[in-house]
Amino acid sequence: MAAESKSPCHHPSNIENVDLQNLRWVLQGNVAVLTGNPFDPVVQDQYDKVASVVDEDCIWLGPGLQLLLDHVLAVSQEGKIVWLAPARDSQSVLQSAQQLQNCHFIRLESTLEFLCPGMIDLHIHAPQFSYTGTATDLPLTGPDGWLETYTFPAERRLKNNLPLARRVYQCVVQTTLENGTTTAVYFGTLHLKPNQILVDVCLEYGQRALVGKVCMDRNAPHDYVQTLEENIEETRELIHYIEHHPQNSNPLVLPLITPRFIPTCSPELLTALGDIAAEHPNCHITSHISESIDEVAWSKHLDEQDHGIMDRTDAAMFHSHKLLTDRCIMAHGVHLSDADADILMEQGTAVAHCPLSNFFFAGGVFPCRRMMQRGNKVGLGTDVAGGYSPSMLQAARTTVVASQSLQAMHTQMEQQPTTNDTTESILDYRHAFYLATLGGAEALGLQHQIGNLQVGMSFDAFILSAKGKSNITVFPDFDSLADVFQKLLVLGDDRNISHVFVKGREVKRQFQVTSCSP
Ligand SMILES: Nc1nc2[nH]cnc2c(=O)[nH]1
Ligand SMILES: [Zn+2]
Repeated sequence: MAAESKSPCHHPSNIENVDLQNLRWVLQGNVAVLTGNPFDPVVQDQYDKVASVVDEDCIWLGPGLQLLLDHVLAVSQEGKIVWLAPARDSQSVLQSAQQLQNCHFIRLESTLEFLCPGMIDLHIHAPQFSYTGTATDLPLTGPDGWLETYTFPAERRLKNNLPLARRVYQCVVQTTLENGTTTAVYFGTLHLKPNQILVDVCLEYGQRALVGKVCMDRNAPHDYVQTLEENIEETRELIHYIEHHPQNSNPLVLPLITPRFIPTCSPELLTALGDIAAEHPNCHITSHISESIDEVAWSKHLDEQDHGIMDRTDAAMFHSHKLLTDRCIMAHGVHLSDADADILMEQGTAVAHCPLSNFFFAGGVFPCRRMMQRGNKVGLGTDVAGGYSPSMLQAARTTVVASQSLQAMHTQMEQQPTTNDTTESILDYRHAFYLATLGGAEALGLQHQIGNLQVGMSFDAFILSAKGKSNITVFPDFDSLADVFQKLLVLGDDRNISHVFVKGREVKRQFQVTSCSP
């Protein structure tokens, strides 16, 4: 028997396919789900057709985003979503939940809580968590810049202090989990051992992650640099460590090839990393691309010295080393040209938009909406510690602020906005929610597994709640459900994230540590 719906709000669940004796979680309440990229014409067309149809089971918030009302979602012991349907069609699932000993039932408050897909941080530097909230005063590069002054010393000191590495990594993993980040793309440090600890901590705490050994063989301090051979060997060793880790058989942690950025990698190192990527076609790649005015100029200067080539962009250089693939996520991209964006699109490479750190380093604003509209893959990153906040809700709302400031810049310069209707060039909280969830999953090529709540996907999720003490005040006499959801996304913080799940495991409220003392 299938639970039929009047509108294509959700795929019907088939009860015959559900093993009712094998449930781990059953949740009842409102569920935020995505139907796709809000700029996909098919998704927009679907919205135009069905959004105005009266349906007691769902509210459309915009193209690609809907709230399923009073639904039941069930999760198997293995952590997969096996059922999602209106509560009135879910009696047998609800009964099983009551009868089973090791199945937990959670009833969400119908006017104040929402089950949401877990958020995906496409760009975060785990070792930099130790100084996040400081170091907001310097430009990125240069002898007295941010990297030399703050970053390299903070990363280097983990090499000979593995207990400190463990402590920093426990704190970053715990903090991001508490903020609803169920998947993180982590830059580690140069050296193998601390990176292995980061992998161990992600597995222990249950965060889905991609972990990369940062590669640098030039333009780095003499005591925080490796030879070409060391970079290659330790990259291979970390991939092997992740792929053969005894606790990682159905992998939660994936490997990552990680040239830091063009200026710190010789052409030989980039070639060798491209070769490793070709040997491991499933392995993801990440780096920084066209991030700031000074970085872009430095990359070009080095390329002229290395190859005598004038005016080649970061994208063209990465591409020449076979480092742009459909498993690649490039951070920032503020200064990408249209031709660069075309190369990324052709290769299936995604951009991790890091709006907060861009305000500090980039000297420009990433044209996020334009990139999405032209069909480039985009998701969001916190870029801790260039971005001071580890919260993906913060990254989402800064996306909106960045979009507004780009629009304001156009107006101030009396340029034509990108379309005739000025509001059309702005991203709002709904676009940002897509970018923080499904957009990130699509960027990683993992959209069939994570980034949404659908039968067959992994239960990576969080409960967004306006129940406790927080910055959010709900006025029940006039706030609609859509208003409450928007307040939570625009004003919410970790107090509004009551539960977090990764692969069906509850990962919030498990650890009591709130300070990072030894
Ligand atoms: N934001 C940022 N940009 C970089 N470019 C090279 N390294 C870094 C880094 O650690 N952070
Ligand atoms: Zn970064």
